Amino acid sequence: MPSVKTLVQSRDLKSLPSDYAHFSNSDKSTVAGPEDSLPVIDFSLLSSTNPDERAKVIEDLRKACEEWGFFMLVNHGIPENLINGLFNVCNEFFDMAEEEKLKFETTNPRFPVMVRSGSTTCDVSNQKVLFWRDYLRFFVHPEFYCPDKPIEFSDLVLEYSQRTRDVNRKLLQGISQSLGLEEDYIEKAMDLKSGTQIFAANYYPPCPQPESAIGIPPHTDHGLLTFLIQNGVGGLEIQHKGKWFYVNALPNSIFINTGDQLEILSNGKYKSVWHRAVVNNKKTRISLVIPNGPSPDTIVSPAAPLLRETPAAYAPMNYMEYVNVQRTTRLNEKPILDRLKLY
Ligand SMILES: O=C(O)CCC(=O)C(=O)O
Ligand SMILES: [Fe+2]
Repeated sequence: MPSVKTLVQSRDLKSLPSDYAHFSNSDKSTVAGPEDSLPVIDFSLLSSTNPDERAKVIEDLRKACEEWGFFMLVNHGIPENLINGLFNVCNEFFDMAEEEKLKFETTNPRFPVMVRSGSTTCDVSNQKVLFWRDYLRFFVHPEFYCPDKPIEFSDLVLEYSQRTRDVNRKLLQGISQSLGLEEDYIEKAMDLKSGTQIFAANYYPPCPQPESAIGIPPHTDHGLLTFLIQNGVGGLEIQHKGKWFYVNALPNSIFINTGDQLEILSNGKYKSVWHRAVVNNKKTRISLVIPNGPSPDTIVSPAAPLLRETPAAYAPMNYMEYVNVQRTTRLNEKPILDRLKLY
């Protein structure tokens, strides 16, 4: 199947090919107003030696996870030139000849490096619908993979993955404390030393009828925390209190959202957030996404110390099994997370 990029370049597209016309994408989004301002977390405060500052940022994390499942991280210390380098190299990757990229094309999710375009799914009436995006995805931890071209790719991704893993560990320490758990509870219970980390690049070319297409339909992420940066072009929307919010990035911020394993571990206190990617008719959007999860073999269950007064709300499940079931679940089927709910 040609990539969406090729489709856009090869024809003077005036209207959306019917395969890409999505089911009711009509529920419009809102831009968050002052009464619903998006949570911002200052990462540097997590290293503060001032106990009041630390207590405040932990309380901010609790509120962000409990009320939104989403926040913008500022002062995270990841250099801007590393981030710019990553966007450049990803652009170069998507600019490579179709045959080069096709070397990585596979539908096997266990394949360590995978390129796909217009991923297929099913809508409620069982029609195939394609997403308006090309993507590249590979595992970077516990084992590191990366396409061998462009040549700078692997150094940049290696550095970014190490740095985001450090930030992820520190955030999860704060989140542990915000749940009333020991600071290192989550990293131990989720075996973060061998934690799963994926690098994904989503490439959304300009779309002739953006309101009828979808970049990625509504979903929750399977892991603990997902990190997302974008090339200055918006498109991420998150669900909050039943409404869709289009999120505008603060300069040099990273979007962080909570995933299903954090919902299970927190026994439902921190729900994984529903989100989607919309497309536009002007500019190519690239989002670089790092989902961080437990180690592949971890059996994830609600944290024991949280079950003193409340019964477990989720059945335990092996993380990789969870990922595989989620990947093969159709849009019109009950999500795997719901199937694990005990009441
Ligand atoms: O590109 C985006 O804004 C959303 C990407 C996303 O949700 C994902 O890759 O899981
Ligand atoms: Fe996602």
